[in-house]
Amino acid sequence: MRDRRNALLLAAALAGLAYALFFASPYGLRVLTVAGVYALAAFGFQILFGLGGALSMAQGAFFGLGAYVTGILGSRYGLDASVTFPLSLLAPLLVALPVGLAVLRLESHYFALATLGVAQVLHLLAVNLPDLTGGANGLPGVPAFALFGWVAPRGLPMAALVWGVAAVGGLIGWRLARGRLGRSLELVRDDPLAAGCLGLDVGRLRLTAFALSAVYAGAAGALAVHTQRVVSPEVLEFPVMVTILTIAVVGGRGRMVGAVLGALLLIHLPEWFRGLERSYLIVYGAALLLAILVAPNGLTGLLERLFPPPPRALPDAVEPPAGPRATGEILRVEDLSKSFGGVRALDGVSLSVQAGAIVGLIGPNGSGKTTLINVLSGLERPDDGAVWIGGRDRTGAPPDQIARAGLARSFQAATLPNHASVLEAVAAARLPFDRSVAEAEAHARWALDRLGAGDLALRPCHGLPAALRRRVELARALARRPSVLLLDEPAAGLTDAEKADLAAHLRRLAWEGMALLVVEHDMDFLLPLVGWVLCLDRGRTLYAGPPDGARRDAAVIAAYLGGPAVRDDSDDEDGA
Ligand SMILES: Nc1ncnc2c1ncn2[C@@H]1O[C@H](COP(=O)(O)OP(=O)(O)OP(=O)(O)O)[C@@H](O)[C@H]1O
Repeated sequence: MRDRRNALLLAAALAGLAYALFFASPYGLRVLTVAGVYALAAFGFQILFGLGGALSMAQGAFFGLGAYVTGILGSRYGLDASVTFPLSLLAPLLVALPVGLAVLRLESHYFALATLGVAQVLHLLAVNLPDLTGGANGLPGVPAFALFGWVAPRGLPMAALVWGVAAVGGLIGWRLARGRLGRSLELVRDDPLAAGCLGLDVGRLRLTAFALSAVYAGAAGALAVHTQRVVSPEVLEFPVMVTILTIAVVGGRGRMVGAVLGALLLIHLPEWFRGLERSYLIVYGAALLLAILVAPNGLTGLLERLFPPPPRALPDAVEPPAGPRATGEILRVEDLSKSFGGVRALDGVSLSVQAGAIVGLIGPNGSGKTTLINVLSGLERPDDGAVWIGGRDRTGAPPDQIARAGLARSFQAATLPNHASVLEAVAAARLPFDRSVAEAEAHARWALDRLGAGDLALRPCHGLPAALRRRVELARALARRPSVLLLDEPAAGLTDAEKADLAAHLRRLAWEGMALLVVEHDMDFLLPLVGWVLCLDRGRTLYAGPPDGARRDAAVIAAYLGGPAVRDDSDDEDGA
């Protein structure tokens, strides 16, 4: 047994089995069956909301749709589960795909409202198409679950069937959550911009999660109808959605075990308090509040706090495959312009960066440096001009395509996922390229070792000092073996020794053939490091040339350097 937590969960599962086999009344078995149905619906919601962070209000609607498909085909046409069950999964999927394409780009609260609209539309259809759905009264007489002649009557057979399907669904969800999909979704949830810049196709990932959640909900809805033997608009109403959401939060966001624990607790709680009659809802609400206060990270979070998992072993470092060795011009920017309303952030900027070169990008605050980096990395679309990476025109391409074309970037404020370990944060950068999380982590270990940060691997990103955060960000970029690396103020907040260390690492990367574009205000750090400087002022090129020239250029001094602020031996000769 790997740890005490797993032993506890296994003991609880065996106790549940013994309860179902020997002690549960027929009514108790029915409640247990409903808990299994909700656990199944919550698995999908854990993937979409728990891991992907998308607060969908359509999970209840997909549950209801699955229920209606089984209810209509079973009660009206007498079809068995070999037809009704797959169709109950397919129908929500077919609705989720176009809806997801339309609404997944919306910001979180608009997304929640839009998905709530799906539930409203389906509810209206269920009530207003009585010939098909039975209208407000619904359809009674839904048959028991039957498959090729085998029938699962209510009681132990139905409970076993539901929990069997839930076990398979939970196992699939657990594998997905621990694999590349789960890790990628967490990255999308924590920072979609950074996820895109690491090469993840954010839109496709969200759509996959939305589609999966719909399939889980459809399966749960179908089994719910076989349990209740009746389908009515109630299955499309808000309480179903709220129950699924509460199960996910109380159980522990993103955790399949959490969905099971949450469903068992939330579905049984009203039964335990039923004797309290009128004060039942007050006690139920208070119990929920207490659960959230005692276990803010859900029941699984509480279990982890009480029984911390044993420290994990570090993977062996494996060097990631390098791209074709780049030579010549890696990055070319032609006449780039970008305006925000009336502000001309970039105005006809051109630039060329060769393999093995380090170019400095300087300029006063608001001169357009970050905008240039954002346009190069695909976060902003230019109004005019062109961006060539590795000899191909990538103007206006989305961030994930640009990342996969070999461009990596860092952000001014290092964007590391706080809940993850350093190894996991760096491995995230390999997810679009590697076949498994294990492979990504082995490559991440290599990148950390190369920057002398291997001993940080198991530390949480949360609470890392600024210098170490920047080191981890650099490891993230390096793990992908990019041909061009854009760094936005990498020396901010570092001590002199840390800056010297960073400069040495950057020189080595350039020496190996990487092209680097470095935005930095610290001239003592930047100018000795770079071979070429581009100075912007109000979006225009003020100076482009060697660093020594920048120190002497009257326009650069006037707009940015401001006289003797920069130490330079040649200052005396030139009187600059
Ligand atoms: N998303 C945006 N919407 C509106 N204006 C913007 C946006 N992004 C940048 N700007 C404006 O564009 C101009 C250039 O900003 P940018 O952040 O690129 O400058 P910067 O040189 O990186 O500044 P700093 O050194 O302070 O980071 C500024 O006037 C800024 O206010």
